[in-house]
Amino acid sequence: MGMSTLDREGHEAAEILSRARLTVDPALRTAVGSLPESMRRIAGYHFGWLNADGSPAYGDAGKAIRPALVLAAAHALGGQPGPAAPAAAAVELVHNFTLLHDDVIDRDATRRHRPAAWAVFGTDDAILAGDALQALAFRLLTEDTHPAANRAATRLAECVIELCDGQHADSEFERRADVSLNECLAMAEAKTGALLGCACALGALYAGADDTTADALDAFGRQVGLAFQLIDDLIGIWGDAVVTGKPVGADLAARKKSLPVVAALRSGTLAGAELARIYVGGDPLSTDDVVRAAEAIERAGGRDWAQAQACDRMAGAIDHLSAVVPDGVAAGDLLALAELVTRRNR
Ligand SMILES: CC(C)=CCC/C(C)=C/CC/C(C)=C/COP(=O)(O)OP(=O)(O)O
Repeated sequence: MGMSTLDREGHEAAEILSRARLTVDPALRTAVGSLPESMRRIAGYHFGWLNADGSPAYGDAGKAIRPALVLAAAHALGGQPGPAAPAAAAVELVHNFTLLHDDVIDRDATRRHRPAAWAVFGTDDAILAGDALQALAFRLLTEDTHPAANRAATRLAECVIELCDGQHADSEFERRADVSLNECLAMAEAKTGALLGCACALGALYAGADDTTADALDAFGRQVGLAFQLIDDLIGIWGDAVVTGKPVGADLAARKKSLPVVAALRSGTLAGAELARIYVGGDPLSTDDVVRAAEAIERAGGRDWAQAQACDRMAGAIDHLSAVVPDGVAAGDLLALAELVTRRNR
């Protein structure tokens, strides 16, 4: 029996991701390898290259979606992957810096099927390792002789500031009962969309595109990023822990105001009111209450809303892209990655 279209697309996206991993890994390993032993140990553990005792490991370094977007955007605008590799590595370093810090902020003890770095090395050292990764990202760009490197560094810096603002809003929303859906969408765009947008913009710049074209690629990536966060929130509630490498239901247990949750709370339904009652209080939700909360979100329409929003964002993303990228095969990788985002289960 032949492969269905979806299987074929999934296969293609998996290949694009593994190609991106192969392209950025040497730059990542060289950068991390240049760190002093103290930081190298923690960063190496976080990337899955080392065990906690410093011995070699073959762990999960992540899906490489952001570097793949850098390379695919460069390709879509007529560039080659090689010259864009430092930009792809810089974006992946920033992503991993935010993961190290995010796990500390959220006290999430599991990351990529293993104890999070802070749970192994302590919060202070995990924060420092995150800082070191961010510094490596900017060093890669400032040492790069590509004509776009300077503008790329400026865009990445603006992006990091936006990520911080988004993460701040995320934490603030935990303490507020009146978060609107628009506030929540804006938070997700800043926390997650900004870096996917920046990845696409950097790819465009490294292909020699002007700032207007890079802005359009940024807008494309942001919409893909919003879809990515919507799906991330859905996986966090209804995903499979074995596949995601993170405990399912942790966001609900921590009473997080993820997008499906806010959609349900704001739905004006009885199920939404039931969820609001479950969400009152300070302690983590019990396992029973996590199950009840997930059911209430579903009955209130939060699950369907998030899925539909993710599809809408994908359509919006493609509109941004078709405004600047000529038709043809060059945009195929970008589209396959965007598709993957809405179909992923990890
Ligand atoms: C400044 C600061 C701390 C900001 C935090 C921003 C933050 C952590 C946003 C969450 C983004 C997200 C869904 C990451 C998972 O990416 P992924 O599934 O692609 O991860 P992978 O690399 O493991 O595949």
